Amino acid sequence: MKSGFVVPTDLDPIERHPKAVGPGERMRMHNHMCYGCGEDSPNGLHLEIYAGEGFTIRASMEVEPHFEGGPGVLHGGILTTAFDDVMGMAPLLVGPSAVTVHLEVDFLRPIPVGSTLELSATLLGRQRRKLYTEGVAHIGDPDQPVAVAHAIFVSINAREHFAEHLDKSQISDEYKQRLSRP
Ligand SMILES: CCCCCCCC/C=C\CCCCCCCC(=O)SCCNC(=O)CCNC(=O)[C@H](O)C(C)(C)COP(=O)(O)OP(=O)(O)OC[C@H]1O[C@@H](n2cnc3c(N)ncnc32)[C@H](O)[C@@H]1OP(=O)(O)O
Repeated sequence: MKSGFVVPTDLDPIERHPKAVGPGERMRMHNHMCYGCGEDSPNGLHLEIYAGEGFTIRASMEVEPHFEGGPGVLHGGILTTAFDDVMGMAPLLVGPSAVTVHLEVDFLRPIPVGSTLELSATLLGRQRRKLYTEGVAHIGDPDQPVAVAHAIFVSINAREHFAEHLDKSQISDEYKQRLSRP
């Protein structure tokens, strides 16, 4: 597939976390106000994201008219957002919360408004805190991808990482309550 991203050849092997969501089950929402997958995000993409076999994740997305970028086709930034969210779930299969440090997308074909976009992500391996993922999108024929993405996520301690920003969340009270629990 057309991509200049170089996946390191010396990635460490990974193991599914014993408490990871099972294949076919819906991934737990990390934040119900998330623009990508939060069910309460007022203008979000409302992606429903599922664990697949092995180290894979999948989701479908209807390409709504208001996602238009070029005439009649999906905006590239919306596709990138969807990849970020779907690929961002992959690290959870092996355990840690992780945030995006690098994301690149190869746009292979225009994606018409009205199509159903099938997104998948695979966790390829890790190198210290870095988790390497690959994403693929198609609109019917899995052998004809419309876009390919590569991303690096870095594992974090979520409590510490988000601590100073929680009061800006739309649900800051809920987070403050969660943080006050031991
Ligand atoms: C009570 C609270 C509960 C909350 C619960 C919610 C948990 C939810 C968690 C997860 C949800 C999953 C779903 C998410 C979906 C959407 C994902 C997003 O959109 S995330 C938003 C955008 N991303 C950011 O805002 C990151 C901003 N960046 C940072 O904050 C820092 O860079 C951070 C903390 C990630 C790393 O900084 P350092 O100082 O800890 O570590 P250093 O040493 O710089 O990096 C570690 C390794 O990563 C490499 N690295 C860093 N940046 C890189 C880059 N741009 N490209 C390549 N490698 C990079 C470095 O070279 C290093 O690698 P070497 O081990 O030394 O080889």
